[in-house]
Amino acid sequence: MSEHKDKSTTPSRKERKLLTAKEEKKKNRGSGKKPAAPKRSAKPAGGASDSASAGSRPAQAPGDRPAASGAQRRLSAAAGGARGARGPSAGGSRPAGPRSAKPADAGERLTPAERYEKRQSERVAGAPVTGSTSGKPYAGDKGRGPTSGQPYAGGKVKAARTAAARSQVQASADTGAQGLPKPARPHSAAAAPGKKPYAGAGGAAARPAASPADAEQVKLGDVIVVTIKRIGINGEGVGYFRRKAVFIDGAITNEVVKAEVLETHEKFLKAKLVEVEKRSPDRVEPPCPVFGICGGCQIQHISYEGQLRAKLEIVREAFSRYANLSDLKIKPTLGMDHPWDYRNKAQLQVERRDVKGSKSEIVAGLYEIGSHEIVDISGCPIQHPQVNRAIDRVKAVLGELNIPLSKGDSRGGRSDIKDSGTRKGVRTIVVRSGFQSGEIQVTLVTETADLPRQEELIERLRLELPEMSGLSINVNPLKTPLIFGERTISLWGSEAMSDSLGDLNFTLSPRAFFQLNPEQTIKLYETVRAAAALTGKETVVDAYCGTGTIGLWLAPYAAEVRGIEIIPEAVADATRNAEQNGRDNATFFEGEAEELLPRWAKDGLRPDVIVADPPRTGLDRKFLETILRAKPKKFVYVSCNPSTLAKDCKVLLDGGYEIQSVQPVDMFPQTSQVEAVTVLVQKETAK
Ligand SMILES: C[S@@+](CC[C@H](N)C(=O)[O-])C[C@H]1O[C@@H](n2cnc3c(N)ncnc32)[C@H](O)[C@@H]1O
Repeated sequence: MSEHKDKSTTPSRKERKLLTAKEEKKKNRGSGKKPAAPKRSAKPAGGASDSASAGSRPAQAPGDRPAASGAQRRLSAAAGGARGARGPSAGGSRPAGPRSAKPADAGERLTPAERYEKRQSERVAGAPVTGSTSGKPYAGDKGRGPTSGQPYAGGKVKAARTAAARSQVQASADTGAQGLPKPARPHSAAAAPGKKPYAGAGGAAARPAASPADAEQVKLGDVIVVTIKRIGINGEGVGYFRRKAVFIDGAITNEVVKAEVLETHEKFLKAKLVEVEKRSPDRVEPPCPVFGICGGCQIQHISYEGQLRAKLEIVREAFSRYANLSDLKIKPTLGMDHPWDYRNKAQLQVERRDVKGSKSEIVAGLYEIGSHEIVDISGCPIQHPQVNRAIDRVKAVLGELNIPLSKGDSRGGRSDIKDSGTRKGVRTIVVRSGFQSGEIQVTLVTETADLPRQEELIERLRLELPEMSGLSINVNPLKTPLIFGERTISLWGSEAMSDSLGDLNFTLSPRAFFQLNPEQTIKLYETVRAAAALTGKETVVDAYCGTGTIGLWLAPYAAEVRGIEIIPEAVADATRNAEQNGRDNATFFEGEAEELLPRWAKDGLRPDVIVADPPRTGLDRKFLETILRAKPKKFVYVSCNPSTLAKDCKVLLDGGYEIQSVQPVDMFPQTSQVEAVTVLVQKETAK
């Protein structure tokens, strides 16, 4: 049962202070924006509801791309190996900027594939290996910053770009190298003009494998044979050479592979896949033409069944490593029937690019791994088609109206491209789609509030994108990895869009978090509900509540729900969402979970159940200590980072809790990310 609900537990005025729509409107009036049009009513699903949604994109570790010759790259890209280890990102948002230092070749006019190849050959030629050469332990498990990722790939990638990627697949098919997938569809020979058939990965595959007696004797460039034991948290194959861990992108559990050593560290080696000697039955051809270039999806080369098994193993490994629980029972990962087209949101960097002999064009995409160059991901196969279409329309309108962008041609294009590269310009296009409502929310992130030609922009976008329910500018003057700045100005339509999950309707401001994969979100929340096993008498805290979605899902089964969220607009949305769904036992508070929960506990609140769904960084120590002091009967931990999950659980296990169940849920198919719902209860003896 829950505790005292005396006045001292009532939130302070400051806590209650929400940035209401009214206040926001007032602020915006000052900035000269038009008042928002009346909110549209939700439309029927319109066929979009069968696809799911979202996933965060992993952050890339700087300079961690494997080295190899062009031929090696072709081979390994086809085998899914041309990617560096990447850490995941937080909250489903991909950082606005590249996470690695600008490479020396960034100014050259090369395609991503060419530039990648160049870097590879430089490394093989003995160029210093970038990235972690400090001998520090493998950083991939450390829960890197935010990321939202969208891999790419559909039909519209620029021909030259896709040709390069396709040629990788073609080259691998030409080699007959054992174990590599045959292309599922024919690749035109013209796609790779002048490319010779694969000739042994620059000699690496043909070279005899090195077999030094000791892992310490392994040198850069050595080719070693490794049996892959598991998939790592960044989607890489993990094996051992003379008992030293080896991380090999593109290798799959139980495969025996030849790999060329790229980095040697005290505790691990990084190596590049050059040949699969024994192939996994889970190996498939990655369908996306920019797989291995854009970096959004890490495990497209693994069958979906294989991905679900790999994700379970990632969770198991984390608990074993960080919580000393090697025989923890983990339920099979809950997957999707159609693990594509699922993301409901895209956040794409945008630039105006010079096209030889013609007008400039607008490119929107993700930063190529290890570079400042944007990879065009139009047609991305994990984005919902409605999102892809909306991005295309927005690009077309920006181009047609010659709206300035904050970035010129990242490949060092013409300086005479009008209006390119200005602070007044658009930096990022954010499109969110309501799978049930059919609405599209468009937000343009700019560095200053004075984006020119706003009236024309509104008019053209309304015409081109009739399903657009609201258009906003978000002003972010800072060069940080975060996409959004703190100020959002509504230019037209609703300040917040609506969508629904099950029978709940939600209002979503541009900056507010909403799960990216709606189909899987319902499974996730149902898992939480079943785990909480509420009887109607409990006080529940929904920490890190976003727009209140989990709390509102649980509210009909609880006596009281209190949500905590740091983003003011999300708290305002959550409050509105409680009202519009008639959940009058749910209240939402603005603040940091690690500040508010201890304060409430100090004031006497004793929640029966605490649910926490933090960003990838996991739970703050103060929050964990408060759980141990407040002693809820149940703690339901929804986590998108198995490493921080296991580390946080260890603190609770040491403090008198035990794990009742762990249910991985695949929110982000084709990526190495995995969500898990872990239920902790007080040990009998600790009660
Ligand atoms: C992974 S999202 C989960 C949101 C929500 N539970 C859902 O399912 O949509 C994490 C949320 O935590 C919020 N957040 C981040 N740091 C926080 C903190 N220190 N205290 C409270 N909320 C925080 C973010 O703004 C985001 O809305």
